[in-house]
Amino acid sequence: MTKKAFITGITGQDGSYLTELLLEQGYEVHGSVRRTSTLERSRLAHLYADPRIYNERLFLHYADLDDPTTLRRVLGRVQPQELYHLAGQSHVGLSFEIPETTCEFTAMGTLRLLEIVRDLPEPPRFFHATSSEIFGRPAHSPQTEETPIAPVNPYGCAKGFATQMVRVYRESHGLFMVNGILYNHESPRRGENFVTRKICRAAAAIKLGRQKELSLGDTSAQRDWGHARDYVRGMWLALTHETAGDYVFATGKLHRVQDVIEAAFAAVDLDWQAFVRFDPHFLRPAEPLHLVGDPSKAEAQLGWSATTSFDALIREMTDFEVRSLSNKASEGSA
Ligand SMILES: C[C@H]1O[C@H](OP(=O)(O)OP(=O)(O)OC[C@H]2O[C@@H](n3cnc4c(=O)[nH]c(N)nc43)[C@H](O)[C@@H]2O)[C@@H](O)[C@@H](O)C1=O
Repeated sequence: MTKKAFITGITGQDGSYLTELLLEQGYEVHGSVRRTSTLERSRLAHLYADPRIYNERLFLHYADLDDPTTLRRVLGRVQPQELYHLAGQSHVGLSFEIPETTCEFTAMGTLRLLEIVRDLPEPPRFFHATSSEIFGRPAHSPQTEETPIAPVNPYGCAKGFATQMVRVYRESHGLFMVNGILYNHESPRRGENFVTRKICRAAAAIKLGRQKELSLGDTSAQRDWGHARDYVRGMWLALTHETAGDYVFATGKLHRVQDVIEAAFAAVDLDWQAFVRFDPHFLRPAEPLHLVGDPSKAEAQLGWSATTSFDALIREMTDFEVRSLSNKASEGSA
């Protein structure tokens, strides 16, 4: 029998890579999408275009985390064996501006979904995409699945609540529930207001004469950056493992925002110093410290590892931007 998976946040970076992986593995894939005035589904466009896939093995449903009635109905109808919960307000800086929206979707939205799963006649296995941001100012580095939750921003608080709730539902209701504690993971499909994509895109645009300079906040900030494709493989490995638990998915290596700048500008043969400006608008009221993960448990139990180096990641992202901006220019002149 064909396995069915359901993905919240299917139109995002991780949702699109996960959809590809699950289709390759023979799944029927369902996802929830929000109604918006403009269709933001570009990351799935290549799958839409294939008549053997769209509405044959890939199905989209209008439903959202603030509408549990619809979610309940859709999940009851689809009856997936696996549910990957990736949706939520995921921008940390923005979470200081819209803390209520962030908690409504990221914290309460997750709880609503857990309640629906608990009531389903055959509850699916549940994967929650949580975040290194739950650790904020961590007691130790690198962090593990046992590191105490200590967030420093509204997004981290919302994720911390949802992470702990997933543990409660696993332990108290005996449901198969996994927290994937995901460190920063990037790709050419990353949203444009996250720092890696912003920098790689700017380096390419400056090279092509489309942009004059790049304004950034704290370039000394450090993160553990990996490739999104590796992290969605971890999600699937965790949910198909014989037992449920929490897993850190990380590279174990820290880099500075400054390292991203230098790698991206080097990839287009430009001297970054001529173009990068500081703008206090992009500073955050608080920065987490030393968020670097120890993926030993995922490596030992799931056979998972991060396969893409930092330099290869930034090179792939910058090359992609050069190609796509050049294609747009030639389309415009055709
Ligand atoms: C694991 C975690 O990963 C992501 O959250 P994030 O780490 O906040 O990602 P980011 O790319 O927005 O910032 C990285 C760093 O870069 C600094 N930075 C400097 N200048 C700019 C700047 O101009 N823009 C941005 N966005 N950041 C800047 C900024 O202050 C921060 O220190 C999300 O996926 C989140 O959902 C998640 O779970």
